[in-house]
Amino acid sequence: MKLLKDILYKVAILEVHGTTNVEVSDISFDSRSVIEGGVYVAQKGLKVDGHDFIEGAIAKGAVAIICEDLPQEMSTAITFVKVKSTHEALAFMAANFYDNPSEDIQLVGVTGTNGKTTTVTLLYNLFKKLGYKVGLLSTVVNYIDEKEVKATHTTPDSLSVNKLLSQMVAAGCEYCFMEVSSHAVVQNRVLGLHFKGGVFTNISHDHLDYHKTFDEYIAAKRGFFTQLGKDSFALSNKDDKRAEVMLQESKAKKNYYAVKAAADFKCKIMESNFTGLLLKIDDQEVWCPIIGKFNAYNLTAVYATAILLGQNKIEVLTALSSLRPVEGRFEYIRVNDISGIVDYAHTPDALENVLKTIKEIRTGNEQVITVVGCGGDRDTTKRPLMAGIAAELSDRVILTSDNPRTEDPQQIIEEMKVGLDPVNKKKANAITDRKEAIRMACALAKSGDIILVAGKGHENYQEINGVRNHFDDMEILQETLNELNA
Ligand SMILES: CC(=O)N[C@H]1[C@@H](OP(=O)(O)OP(=O)(O)OC[C@H]2O[C@@H](n3ccc(=O)[nH]c3=O)[C@H](O)[C@@H]2O)O[C@H](CO)[C@@H](O)[C@@H]1O[C@H](C)C(=O)N[C@@H](C)C(=O)N[C@H](CCC(=O)O)C(=O)O
Ligand SMILES: Nc1ncnc2c1ncn2[C@@H]1O[C@H](COP(=O)(O)OP(=O)(O)OP(=O)(O)O)[C@@H](O)[C@H]1O
Ligand SMILES: N[C@H](CCC[C@H](N)C(=O)O)C(=O)O
Ligand SMILES: [Mg+2]
Repeated sequence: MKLLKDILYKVAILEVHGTTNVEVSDISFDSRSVIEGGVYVAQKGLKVDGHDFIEGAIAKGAVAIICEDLPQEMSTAITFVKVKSTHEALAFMAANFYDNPSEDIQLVGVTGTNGKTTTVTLLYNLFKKLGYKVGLLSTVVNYIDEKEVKATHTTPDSLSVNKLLSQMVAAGCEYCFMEVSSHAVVQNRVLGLHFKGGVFTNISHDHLDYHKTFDEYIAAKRGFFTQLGKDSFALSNKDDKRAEVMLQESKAKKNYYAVKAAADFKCKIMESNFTGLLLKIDDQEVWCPIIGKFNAYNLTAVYATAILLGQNKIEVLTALSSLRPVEGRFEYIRVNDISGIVDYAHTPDALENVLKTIKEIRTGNEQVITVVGCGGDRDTTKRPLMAGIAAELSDRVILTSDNPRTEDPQQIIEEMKVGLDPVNKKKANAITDRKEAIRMACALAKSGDIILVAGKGHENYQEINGVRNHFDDMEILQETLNELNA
């Protein structure tokens, strides 16, 4: 048990009503999960205002309420603390409650529009191969050493992050690699954490539903590097236009990696094909069974991070050559001379990279057939862009549903179609049912052709109106190609 006054350390307090000398059993920012003796932190959200649930939290046994607006009537039996920001307060309280676990583990955060999951997962696997106990926080899954914990967000809320980090410390993990999303920076999910390093992959069009402008999105990502201290390193992709802007306000030691520009960590792509990449990193050739030129960036970022964390160059390069691809990222199968690729490309930039990669590494003039959709309740401006890119860089494109969530899938497809010029329109079909769309792509494919199913990668569900039904792109692709081959 901890005292409220101790977990409020570093919180910008405006007013206190009652005593902070009270023991607290738990912290919660959801009134529904408050337990007897717990503290409820009321947050103003995008959908509802947590202040409206203070009564409910008290009824469940809260002994203290942390809020931005004090209620009209305050029971004298419990403590009310008015703070400047409850999102900020939660982050500091969580760190204090779990004994600042980020101080006891080498924590590295990776941010950027694309490549975060790939980079942190490769780092997790690499450090395990180097003999360490490691933690992972990613879009796909969280790991406390070998123990799997379901991931609900790319970056969990500050309470969950600190809890997971404390479990990693208790399990003896020496390193943790985590994704830092732009939402997480804005919502203070990583505030107060001690990062040993921060990595920037790239920035392009995404999440403009949330951040409104591209400048605001850049500022959100930059905020992560501004948070890093003098004892940390920052590693940025020199080939990205925003490489330096990202680190502008950072006190961390700055390092750059690149494939094109001159940089501290330099990679040259010697060969790229459907079995992997032959790279020259720091003048050493290394073969990696991971497909796609964009992965040369991820692999170089992984290498540089390992070196900046003090690892041995040759040991790192050796381990790098035995890393497996990440689930749902350029996953490749071949059935009866037809190639199938499942990739999580759900942004215009990622889709363009994947399609360009496919065109670069195909051996002849095989047709590329792309199946793609866009998620509902997400950035609508990427819809026409993604359809345009898919059609421009494919021979045939089938527009379909992704996760429609609460939107009408047909309407999403209509918004995608706006991005097709008259030539591209001729290459496009629309089939709302994603399974049927994949089946049609398979039926159209002739020997040698390449089918790309983009947007859902590792996801094993399709979300329609709040219900997640089992859905697996690779399962359907494999099944259909096998059927046609039988
Ligand atoms: C847009 C967004 O980021 N929303 C996040 C935000 O929700 P919100 O502000 O809308 O919260 P709200 O529903 O209005 O509720 C306000 C407050 O009232 C509380 N409440 C609510 C109801 C109740 O009965 N009692 C109660 O106490 C809630 O717990 C909350 O504290 O705060 C919640 C709690 O931390 C998050 O779960 C939620 O993520 C939603 C589910 C989400 O979909 N987020 C996505 C967009 C996201 O975060 N994505 C990023 C990046 C993805 C990537 O590119 O990889 C990620 O990191 O995953
Ligand atoms: N370094 C990169 N540059 C450009 N595109 C990339 C890069 N790495 C991966 N991609 C593409 O982006 C897709 C998503 O990759 P990944 O899951 O690693 O990114 P992410 O940043 O974690 O995405 P999310 O924000 O959804 O969590 C991949 O399937 C691939 O198409
Ligand atoms: N982390 C991203 C993933 C998008 C994946 C795509 N399949 C979709 O559902 O839109 C998001 O939540 O915006
Ligand atoms: Mg991710």
